[in-house]
Amino acid sequence: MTDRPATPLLDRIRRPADMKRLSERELTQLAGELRAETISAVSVTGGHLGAGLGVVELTVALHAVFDTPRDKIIWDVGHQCYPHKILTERRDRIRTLRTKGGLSGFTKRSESPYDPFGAAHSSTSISAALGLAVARDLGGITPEGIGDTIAVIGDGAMSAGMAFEAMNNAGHLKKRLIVILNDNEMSIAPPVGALSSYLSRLYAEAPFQELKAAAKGAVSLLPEPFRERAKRAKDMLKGLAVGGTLFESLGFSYVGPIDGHDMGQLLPVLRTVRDRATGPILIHVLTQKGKGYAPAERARDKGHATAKFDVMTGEQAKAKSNAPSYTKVFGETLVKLAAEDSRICAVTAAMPDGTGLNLFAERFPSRCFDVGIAEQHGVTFSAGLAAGGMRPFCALYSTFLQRGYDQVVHDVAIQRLAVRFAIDRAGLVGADGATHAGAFDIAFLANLPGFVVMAAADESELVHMVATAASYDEGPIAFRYPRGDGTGVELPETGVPLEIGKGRILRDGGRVAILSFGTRLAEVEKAAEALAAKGIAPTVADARFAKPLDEELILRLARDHEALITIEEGAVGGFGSQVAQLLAERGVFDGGLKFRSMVLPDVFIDQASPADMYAVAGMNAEQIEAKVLGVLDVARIGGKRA
Ligand SMILES: Cc1ncc(C[n+]2csc(CCOP(=O)(O)OP(=O)(O)O)c2C)c(N)n1
Ligand SMILES: CC(=O)[C@@H](O)[C@H](O)COP(=O)(O)O
Ligand SMILES: [Mg+2]
Repeated sequence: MTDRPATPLLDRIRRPADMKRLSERELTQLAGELRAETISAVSVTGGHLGAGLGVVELTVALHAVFDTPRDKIIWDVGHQCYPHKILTERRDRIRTLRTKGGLSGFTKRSESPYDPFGAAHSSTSISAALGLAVARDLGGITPEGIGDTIAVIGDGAMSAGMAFEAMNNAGHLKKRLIVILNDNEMSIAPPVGALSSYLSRLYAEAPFQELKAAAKGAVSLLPEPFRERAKRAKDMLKGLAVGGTLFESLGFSYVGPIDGHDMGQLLPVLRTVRDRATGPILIHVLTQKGKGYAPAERARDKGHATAKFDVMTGEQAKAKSNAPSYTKVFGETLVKLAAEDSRICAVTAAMPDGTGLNLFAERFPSRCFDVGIAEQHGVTFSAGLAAGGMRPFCALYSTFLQRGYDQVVHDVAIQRLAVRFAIDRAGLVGADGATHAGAFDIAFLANLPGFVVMAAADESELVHMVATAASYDEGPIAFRYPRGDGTGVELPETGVPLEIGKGRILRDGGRVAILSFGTRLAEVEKAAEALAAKGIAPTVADARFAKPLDEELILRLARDHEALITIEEGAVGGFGSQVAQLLAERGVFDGGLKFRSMVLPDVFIDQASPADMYAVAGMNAEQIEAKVLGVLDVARIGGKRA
C-alpha cells in the first residue's frame, strides 16, 4: 500500500478562523504552501511578487495570532497583500488579480472586510491604524468591531514624512497601536537615505537583544534566542547609551529585530505583544524580499513587479513592441541634454527605473538624487535646486505628484521657480487601477498662475518637450506622457524647443475640429480616418499646451467649424475646461459653436488593460467617432445616434 499524499493544509483554510488550531509546525507548513500558491498565481497574472513572498510567514503569523477582521491589519502600499488575500476568502479569485473585473492588486475596502483600509500609495498605514485605534477608543462602530490595529510598513515606506507624522502623533496619544516594520533592505530599488542606514545599524551582531531588553525591563517581550542575523551590536549599544532607538524616542516600545521568516520567533513575539502591549509598540522584523523563489531572490529588484512568467525558469513573458517606452525616451533625452548642460540635474522619489532616471544616475551620479519615498520633499528640494541656479527635472508619476501638491503651489509656483516636472504615467495606467491613474495633474497644474503645462502626443514630441523644458528658465514647466511604449514614430536626433503656447494643425477638415492634448491623438487620427471615409473629414489639431493656451489656434478652430471637440487623458477641470473658459470669455458660445470636451468620467475606473479602461472612459477611436457624429447630429450606421 502506498501512502496517499496528505491534503495540503492550504486547502483547508478559507479564512483566518480556520488557522486557529494549527501548531507552529503546521503554520510553517502552511506558509510554504502559501508561498507556492502566491508564486503560481502571479505567474498567471503578473504583478507584485517579491514583497508578498517576503511577508508570507508574517502574514500567516499575524492571521494565526490576531482575530481578523475584528483586529485590523493595514498593509502599507498593499503590494505585498496577495498572500493575505489568499488566506482571507479570496483564494478562488486570486488568479484574477489586476485584471478587469478581478481582484485589485492592492488592499481595497470594498473588496473584503479583511481589508480595513485601502492603499497603493505608500506610508499611510500608521496614520490609518492610529485613526482606527482612536475610533475604537471613542466607541466608533464598524460591522466587525475594532480590536487591535496593526500597521505593516516597509523600510522604504518608513522613509516618508507621513510615517513620521503618524509616529509623532501616536507617541503623543499613547494609544495601543502595533506597528510592524518589515525591513527587507529594499524599496523598489535599493533603499537610500540616512534612515535606511540607521535601520541597518539596528541589526545586532551579538546577544544585544537580551541586554537591551533587560535594560528596558522588557525581557518578557522577547523570545529566546534573538541571535539570528545579528550583526550590529555596537551601534545598538551606543543607541542605548543615548536613550534608545529613534522609535523609542518617539514614544514607541521597540521590539526586535526578529527573523520574519521564523515562525518560532514571530509567533511568541506577536502573542506577547497581543497579550501585554499597552501603548504604541514597534516590532522590527527582518525579511527578505522575493524569499523562497530563486529567480526573484536573484533579480535586481527582488521580483518587485513581474510580467507573467514560467514558474520553472522564472522567464517572463515579453510584450512585443517596435517602439521605445516614453520613460526611456525621456531618460535618454535628458542624458543627452545634461551632457551639454552641467546645470541640469534630476530628482526621483524612489523610482529611478520607473522614471528612466536610472540612465541619468549611471551617467551623472552627482547630479541625480533619489530622495526616497518623499515626493513632497522631492518637489521642494527641486525648488531649492532651482533657487540655487540649477535646472532641476523633478521626475514623478502623475499619481505620486499628488502627494507634493502644496509644495508645487507654495514652494515652486508662487516663487516662479523653474522646476521642470517630468510627469510619467499620465492618464490611465492599466493593472494598477484607480489608485495609480494619472488623472488630475492637468487640472491641478493648469490652474496655477505662471505654470506651463504640456502633454506629448507621441515620443518624438516628448523629445521636443524635454528640450523645451530644459531651455525654459522663466518659471515652472511640466510635461506629461503615459505609461508604456510610444507609437513608433521616428525620433529626432536632438529636441528643438517648442514655441511656448503654440499648438499645431495636423489635418484640415470640414465641419468639426478635434483638438487633442496628449496621446489620445493616435485614437483621434483613427477616428478621423473613419469619419473621412463617411465624408465628414474633421480638422485635427494637437494643442501641445494646456497652459498657456494657443488662443489664436483655438479661436480659429472655433470660428471655422460648426463644432469643436477637445480630448485629453485627464479629469474634468483640465485642458477642456481651460478651452471652455477661453471660449466663454471671448463670447464664442454666443455665436452657437457646438463644443464638447472629452475627459475621464467622474468615477474611479478599476483595473483593466489601458484600452479597456479608455473604453470605459469613452475615449477610444470608435467613441471619438461617435462623439463627432453625435455633435453633428449625424445618424450612425445601425440607426444608433451618438
Ligand atoms: C507615495 C508613493 N510613492 C511611490 C510609490 C511606489 N512604490 C511602491 S512600493 C515602493 C517601495 C516600497 O518599499 P518598502 O516599503 O520597503 O516595501 P517592499 O517593497 O520592500 O516590501 C514604492 C517606491 C508608492 N506606492 N507610493
Ligand atoms: C506598487 C507601486 O506603486 C509600484 O510598484 C507601481 O506598481 C509601479 O508601477 P509601474 O509598473 O508603472 O512602474
Ligand atoms: Mg522594503
